[in-house]
Amino acid sequence: MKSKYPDDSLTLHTDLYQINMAESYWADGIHNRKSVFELYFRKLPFGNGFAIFAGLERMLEYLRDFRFSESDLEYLENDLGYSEDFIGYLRDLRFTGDVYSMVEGELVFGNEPIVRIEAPLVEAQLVETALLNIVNYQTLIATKASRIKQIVKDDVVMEFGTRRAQEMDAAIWGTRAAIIGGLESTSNVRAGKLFNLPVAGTHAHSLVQAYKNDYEAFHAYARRHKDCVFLVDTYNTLKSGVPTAIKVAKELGDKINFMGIRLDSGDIAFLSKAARKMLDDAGFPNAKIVVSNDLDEYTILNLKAQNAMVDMWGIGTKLITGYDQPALGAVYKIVAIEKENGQMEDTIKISANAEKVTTPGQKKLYRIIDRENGKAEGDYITMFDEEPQLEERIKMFHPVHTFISKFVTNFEAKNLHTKVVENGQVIYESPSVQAMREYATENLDLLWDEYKRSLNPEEYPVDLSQKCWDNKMRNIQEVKDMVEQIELG
Ligand SMILES: Nc1ncnc2c1ncn2[C@@H]1O[C@H](COP(=O)(O)OP(=O)(O)OP(=O)(O)O)[C@@H](O)[C@H]1O
Ligand SMILES: O=P(O)(O)OC[C@H]1O[C@H](OP(=O)(O)OP(=O)(O)O)[C@H](O)[C@@H]1O
Ligand SMILES: O=C(O)c1cccnc1
Repeated sequence: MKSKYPDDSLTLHTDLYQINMAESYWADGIHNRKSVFELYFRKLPFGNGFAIFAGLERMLEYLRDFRFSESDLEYLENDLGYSEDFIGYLRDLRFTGDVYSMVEGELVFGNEPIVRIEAPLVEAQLVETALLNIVNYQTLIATKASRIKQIVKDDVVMEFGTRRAQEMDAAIWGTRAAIIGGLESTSNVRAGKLFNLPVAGTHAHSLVQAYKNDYEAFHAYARRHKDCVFLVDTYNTLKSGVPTAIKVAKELGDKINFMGIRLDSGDIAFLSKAARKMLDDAGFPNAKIVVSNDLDEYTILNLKAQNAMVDMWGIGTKLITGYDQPALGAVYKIVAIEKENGQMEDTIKISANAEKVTTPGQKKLYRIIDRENGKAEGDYITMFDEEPQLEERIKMFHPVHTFISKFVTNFEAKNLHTKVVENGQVIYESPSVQAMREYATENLDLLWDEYKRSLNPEEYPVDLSQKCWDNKMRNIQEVKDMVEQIELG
């Protein structure tokens, strides 16, 4: 049954517990305490050595439009039973905080803050779920796309996944992320319209089936379309599809731009080599071979090892669904909160697993780049008042295995956070998706090949400054002392 309420805002795109916590903060009068939250993931997806951040533009739209609609409020009051007072409070609630974020296309690694939110507690709390939802999916898909692009190198990759995506939103935002990650085009026309993405495509088996044979179908397509890529595997690739594509291309000559053929089944290595020879022998050395069929970086690598003669790859299911790792696992943690006296105080979450202990305090994030070779030495998390770019030499050490350390000199410290929202106003204008894609591609030059290989890459250093580490240790000790006091009664 259709809801009695219109779907007119994204503000309830949150978990119930956020609203329950918001109510407690409000009832206790601590809702406007300034708080600092960080959004980050711990483990890189797909066993990759880096991730590509995507999701900022949608996050900004969401924060800009953050407000409970009248129908949201009616639902909360009438169906979920929140009090009239609290509903009255929510009615005027807007996002008024500051946001610092990486830009889309930035290289990102585990345990470093991608986004920092500084906002009244209630606001920072209520936006958690949506921000995670956006960043987790888009960053995952941008990373998968980049991983695929690392394998295909200069071959063209088209995103074909809409039909297999987890619903419409995922297709739209996923394909945008895939372009940021390095793909050349998408078959999704709405995404093309919304984000000004290059759209591309061939035709389906249904065209050939509808016309009953390859010849009629290819001619029918060519009558209305100058650029032609014929799908050749409907009946028999080498006996019918490829020879017919060649025949039609010869018959039509300059009337069409015979761009090539698409293979969508069978042994791609064998068929692509055979088709390449047929096309070359027929005088079409520039005709491209496009392939699709459940491809991912592993199959592509294997096909390349078999010297498959492929120029363009169409990738659907395994990219858009994040097939081999369907979730990124980014989290959103509070790292500081204003005390009653107005001073900021660190907060920490302890875990038996050292890697899961949060790093408290208001912090900054730098990429340390060697001025001599232009390569990234690692990322460096500092306390808010540190300026590593003014230092001559910094010590970088592993945040858990601290004996792994190095001194770095002659470096550039690039601040990875841009202020994108100030007092609730979006002050950042997103560049075009194409520009984000170029930025992501350029960024990869910062990395040594060891971090970019698809199998067992080296771990890129994400280190804490000494001050940040000391602060974390002090916070851990304070919690230990507190627990000890409780134990002692
Ligand atoms: N030479 C090859 N080496 C490794 N994998 C290949 C090779 N050729 C094709 N593949 C991959 O093997 C899988 C074969 O899929 P499948 O078993 O569905 O066969 P198919 O030929 O596609 O049949 P269908 O007509 O049902 O699509 C696909 O993921 C495809 O990308
Ligand atoms: O294999 P993917 O990576 O997911 O790429 C998308 C797939 O979608 C189409 O197949 P589908 O069977 O849906 O349609 P068709 O009848 O045109 O082959 C296309 O031919 C690809 O095989
Ligand atoms: O254009 C294509 O060839 C295409 C588009 C979507 C899915 N599969 C193929």
